[in-house]
Amino acid sequence: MIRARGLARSFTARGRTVEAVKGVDIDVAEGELVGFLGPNGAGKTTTLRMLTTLLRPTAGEATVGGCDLRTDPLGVRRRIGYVAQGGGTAPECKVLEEIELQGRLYGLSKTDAHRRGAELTEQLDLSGLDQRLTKTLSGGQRRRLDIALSLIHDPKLIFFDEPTTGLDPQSRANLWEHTRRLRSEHGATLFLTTHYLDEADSLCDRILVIDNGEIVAEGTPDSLKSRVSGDGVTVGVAEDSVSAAAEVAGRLPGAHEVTTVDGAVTFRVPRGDTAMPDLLRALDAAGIAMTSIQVQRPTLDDVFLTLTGRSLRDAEQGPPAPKEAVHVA
Ligand SMILES: Nc1ncnc2c1ncn2[C@@H]1O[C@H](COP(=O)(O)OP(=O)(O)OP(=O)(O)O)[C@@H](O)[C@H]1O
Repeated sequence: MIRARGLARSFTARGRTVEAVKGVDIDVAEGELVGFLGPNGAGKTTTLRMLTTLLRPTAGEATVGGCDLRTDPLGVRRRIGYVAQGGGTAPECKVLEEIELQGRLYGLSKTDAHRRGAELTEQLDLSGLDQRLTKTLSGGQRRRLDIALSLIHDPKLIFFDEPTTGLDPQSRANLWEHTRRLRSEHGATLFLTTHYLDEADSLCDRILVIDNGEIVAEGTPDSLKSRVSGDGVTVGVAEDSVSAAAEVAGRLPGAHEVTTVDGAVTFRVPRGDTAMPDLLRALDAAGIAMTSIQVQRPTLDDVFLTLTGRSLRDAEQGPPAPKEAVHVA
């Protein structure tokens, strides 16, 4: 469904060039639900805008839905749905009107646009809201309307840019369910960007991790997590026993990455559960009283940390680089 090779895009603003995307290769097969995960400013939206023909690549090539991005952008547009980050609904328009208008823009007759509007409002749980002004919808409802608009021409490949940003946990879970259904009930292929680790983990079959305009890892959530060497263990002890506890932990078979933080020792071992009895015995023998213990399976954040030396959460804290619109294709 998607095949991109060396896709790159740079922006030049006031004599300064930003290489937003530095030559990425992307393959997405029919029926896959693929996540594009990375911190703010990593290059996710720029990649998505190139794949959806909204931005001309500075280098590289791609076919999307079987059509060449450069030579047949119209073919690409006919075959894809795109749910942009900010959405695109007119505030003073009614829900059903908005969907029907979209249908007319895609060349449907008035009757077909009406029929399709009714289908989509039902599919996306918007039926009772079809006469409401879009500005009165909640964040989750507006997101579902954005999805309805992107589905008007029944595309088999759908791009989502940060589908659940700004939504409360319940609306996020609801949107994940709708996203899954697009695949299970309509056979759609989905490509979504996200900076939420849990979203990528629970929703996607496969994840591409992007950082600084480059894909740094790719695989199923489980295969990515298996790259992190072992489980994380955090042992709480009294302040004055921290360094002694760190020595004890460091002597466990396979223990590595031993660090100390206020009143706790953290380290990794190949299997947290089997290391526990040894650790408890060794602490006891050294006369160290333990106040708490936690074992954590690797998370996607650990994967990002292993790959880039930064936590995705920390990477999120920094302000994104300013966006200055220049030389947009
Ligand atoms: N029109 C533009 N002009 C100049 N720089 C831009 C432009 N669009 C994006 N950039 C820069 O390109 C880089 C990648 O931005 P992009 O929006 O693709 O990141 P992102 O991963 O989607 O981030 P976010 O999660 O915040 O949307 C950033 O440094 C950004 O400031």
